[in-house]
Amino acid sequence: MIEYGLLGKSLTHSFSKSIHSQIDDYDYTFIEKQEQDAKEFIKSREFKGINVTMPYKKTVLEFCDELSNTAKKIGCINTLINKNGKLCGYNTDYYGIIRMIEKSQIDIKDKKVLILGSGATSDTAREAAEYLGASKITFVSRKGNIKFDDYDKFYDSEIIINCTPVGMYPNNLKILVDIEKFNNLQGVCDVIYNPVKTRLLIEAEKKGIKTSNGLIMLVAQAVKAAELFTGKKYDANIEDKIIENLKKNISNIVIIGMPGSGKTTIGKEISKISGKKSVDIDEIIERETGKDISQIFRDYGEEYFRQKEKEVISRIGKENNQIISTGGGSILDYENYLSLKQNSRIYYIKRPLDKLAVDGRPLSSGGINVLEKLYEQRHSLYENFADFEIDNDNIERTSADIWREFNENFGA
Ligand SMILES: Nc1ncnc2c1ncn2[C@@H]1O[C@H](COP(=O)(O)OP(=O)(O)OP(=O)(O)O)[C@@H](O)[C@H]1O
Ligand SMILES: O=C(O)C1=C[C@@H](O)[C@@H](O)[C@H](O)C1
Ligand SMILES: [Mg+2]
Repeated sequence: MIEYGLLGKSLTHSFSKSIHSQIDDYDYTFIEKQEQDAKEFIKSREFKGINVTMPYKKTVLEFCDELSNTAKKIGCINTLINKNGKLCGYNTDYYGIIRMIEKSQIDIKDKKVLILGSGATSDTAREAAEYLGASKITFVSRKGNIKFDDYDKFYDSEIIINCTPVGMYPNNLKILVDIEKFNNLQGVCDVIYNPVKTRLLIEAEKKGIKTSNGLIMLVAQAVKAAELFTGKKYDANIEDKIIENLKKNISNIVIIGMPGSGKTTIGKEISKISGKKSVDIDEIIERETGKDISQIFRDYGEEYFRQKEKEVISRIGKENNQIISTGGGSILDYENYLSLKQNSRIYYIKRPLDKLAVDGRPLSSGGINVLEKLYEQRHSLYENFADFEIDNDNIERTSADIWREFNENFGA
């Protein structure tokens, strides 16, 4: 008999095991099953309580002996409790979505809300938006009445809630709408939690719009589910603690800066103090091409190098819990910004031009004048990319300061 767990078709992406282990001391198992086996498992009642995720949140309804009012109204469940053989269904995602909106201080009252998608989570978001007093709720989706192609009729929307998996790992950086077109936008929520920030959120944030990702929702629905599992009431700040822990663990530290300013050296040093894995974009390019950076520039030219750099940054930026040292020119491409920003806090390290290392660096050779020109072209790009700027006057001290700053801000 399983104590507690999560039932779904594919669970490799889920953080639920880690979250539940931080809430209380019970066994929480991943139960990955195809549809027929999932139904058999529920009929067997061989569990005390489970969460249910995609694509079974509606499938499970027919096996419930009782539904909470919210679950009944929304028409899907994510928590199933076995009360002496009787299966009772609840929807704690509803509570999670409300927490996500409230914690990000997005005010939905009397606002026009656009919900992307028409699955179980969209139904839950609709109920939450109604509860919070939205004046108008519109769904756009692939299958519903209003298709994505027609979303231009809703450019006056004030709040967007993405309930589709578009932009979720491994299809990072995909986006359904053009944020620029919405002139009255005040808040954007995305139920996706991997990456930490989807392109939708990065672009909204850049415009100064309030945003929230799906981590808050995920943790809040888990705490509510745990209360149903154990009958206990958990401390109000448990959500914040778990969110902080998760964010610190999954977030990367990205280091940008002029060629030869110490990015690789500092990346390796922070890796030592943090336990996060160190990766260096230039080293990966060298390994994969079998040539060093100056050979690549000489044999194939800068354009080839930039293309390869973009490809490596796109691949590495999707992953978690790393220290990523970049090459000095990574900031020349906006797509690199999106790839790096989605899971990371970005640090711009600065070092006086006359102290920059130049050996083996094709764009830095030619003396101080060349470096000055390069700096003129790039320094505002470094500043635009960066979440934090720091002088590198001492490798150990700079590394320790970056690690401290990262922890104070909980990562990405
Ligand atoms: N604060 C510092 N004091 C003294 N030497 C330093 C300092 N920071 C970096 N260095 C030295 O500068 C050299 C260049 O460092 P590193 O290779 O880490 O730079 P980088 O920014 O990764 O360069 P690139 O842009 O080519 O990738 C190394 O020899 C490193 O030891
Ligand atoms: O990805 C996950 O781990 C989950 C996602 C949501 O469906 C939740 O409703 C579920 O409880 C857990
Ligand atoms: Mg380097």
